Amino acid sequence: MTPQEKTKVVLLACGSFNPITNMHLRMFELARDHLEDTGRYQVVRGIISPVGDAYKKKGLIEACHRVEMARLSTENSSWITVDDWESQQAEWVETAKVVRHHYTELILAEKNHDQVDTVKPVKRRRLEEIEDVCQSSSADHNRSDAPELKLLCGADLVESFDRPNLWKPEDIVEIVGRYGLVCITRSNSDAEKFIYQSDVLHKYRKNIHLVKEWVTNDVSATHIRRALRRGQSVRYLLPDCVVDYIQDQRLYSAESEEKNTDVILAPLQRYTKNTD
Ligand SMILES: Nc1ncnc2c1ncn2[C@@H]1O[C@H](COP(=O)(O)OP(=O)(O)OP(=O)(O)O)[C@@H](O)[C@H]1O
Ligand SMILES: NC(=O)c1ccc[n+]([C@@H]2O[C@H](COP(=O)(O)O)[C@@H](O)[C@H]2O)c1
Ligand SMILES: [Zn+2]
Repeated sequence: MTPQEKTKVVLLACGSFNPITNMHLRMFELARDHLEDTGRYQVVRGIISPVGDAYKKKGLIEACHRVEMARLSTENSSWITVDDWESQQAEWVETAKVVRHHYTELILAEKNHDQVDTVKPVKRRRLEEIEDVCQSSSADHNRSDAPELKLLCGADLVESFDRPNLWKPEDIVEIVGRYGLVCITRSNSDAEKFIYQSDVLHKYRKNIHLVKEWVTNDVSATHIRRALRRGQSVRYLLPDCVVDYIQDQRLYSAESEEKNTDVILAPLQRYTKNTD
């Protein structure tokens, strides 16, 4: 297959990134190697999209800090970028909507002959122009010259598809059936079994790329926040520039971990039926 014949892929990772860790960045490298090893894909760009404050997860610090840490840690990457559109929305945005938003941006960039494989964020579009593209994007999705957009995540995110009132079934169908998923294995998760046991994931299994991480790395943002609260070192678990930023801004304390303690996570609030 010549490089021109390969399908261009953009990877989108959604999450709290509270804070971003080396493993979040590794996910992109692992996914790119895996897709390009098939000989069918050329991964042209990675996008990190930190969730907005309205997600209301316990211990979630302000989006401006989470976005800035992600920006600092990708400064030296030639292909991974950070996008703050999701984090700037007043309400929490469903992941399917975030995927749709970025796909629309890619199609618009394509139409305007912008380079998708640059680290420069795509220019903000006029609302009407975006809505226009939304109407016609199902046809566009099959165009061979348009890049594909795939959601990049860890196995725990896929396993959360099963949690009552967390995901709308039609959103899962849209994300997996229409766009596709690249899932990195994670300790304590059995993604392969989960996909086998789920009728919808099994149906769209050809759109799911499961990437086995042999050098398992159990680092999590929860672990990092805990270590920081205890005054322990987190160096080498996240980029030095992020460690420095956390110190300079005095982020992550016992107090910040209490944020949203008595608040229900936004998707649960939105989807739990009121039985009163
Ligand atoms: N060690 C890891 N291995 C595989 N995937 C990971 C790992 N850490 C995070 N991810 C994935 O990165 C994405 C963003 O995750 P998130 O921001 O929740 O990070 P986290 O480290 O799990 O944080 P927290 O502990 O706060 O839940 C998710 O898709 C998650 O599955
Ligand atoms: N229904 C949905 O679209 C839905 C539900 C739960 C989490 N999510 C997203 O998954 C990510 C999960 O991040 P955390 O693992 O940090 O909670 C966030 O980006 C969040 O917006 C989406
Ligand atoms: Zn997590």
